Amino acid sequence: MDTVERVKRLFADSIRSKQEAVESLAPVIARAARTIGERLLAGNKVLSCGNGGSAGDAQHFSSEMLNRFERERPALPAIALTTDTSTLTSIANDYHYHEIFAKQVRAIGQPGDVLLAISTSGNSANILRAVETAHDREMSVIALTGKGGGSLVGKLAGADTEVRVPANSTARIQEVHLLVIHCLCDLIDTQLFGEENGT
Ligand SMILES: O=C(CO)[C@@H](O)[C@H](O)[C@H](O)[C@H](O)COP(=O)(O)O
Ligand SMILES: [Zn+2]
Repeated sequence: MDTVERVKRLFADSIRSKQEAVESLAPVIARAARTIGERLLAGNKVLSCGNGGSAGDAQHFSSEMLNRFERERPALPAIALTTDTSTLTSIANDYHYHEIFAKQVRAIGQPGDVLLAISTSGNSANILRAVETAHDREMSVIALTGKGGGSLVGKLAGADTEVRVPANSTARIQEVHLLVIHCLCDLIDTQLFGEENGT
């Protein structure tokens, strides 16, 4: 297959993964956004974490909350746990890589806060530990997963929401996760600040 055909196939695969996800994910995304919106209105915040591309997704979400998404509105409280290399390297060096997010959740998380945990496999140990710690801190969890949800499924509690992309390719799951994040931002802005003119 030549490179142009290969690109076309990747586009087609990405479009298909979104089409295959929309019906099952739409109500779950709506529930997740409602949870985050309610917690923000109550004065809580969102902590986000993930590895690799999902670390980028965690930061993408927090920057759209802290700064803005598509409209002018007040800044919203969110912290990505993936950005402070001094903290990340010292926790990994002194304790274990598994603890890099959990230790931050324990320090910063307050009852009623939300953890946005992003893992395409649902099997990354540092994400599993972050979820356990969020529960210890009486936080709820929004989990973005794929591939059957992995071990994360067994860690979730009743107040949590799992947005599981029905796909097996890490890249395709990440592409849907980014759309999920933009849906969350749109729904949170609408819940907190109303419909925008013309939307
Ligand atoms: O972006 C990609 C692959 O598209 C990679 O960096 C990927 O995020 C890394 O391999 C992660 O460590 C995968 O972790 P997870 O999604 O299984 O929790
Ligand atoms: Zn990637």
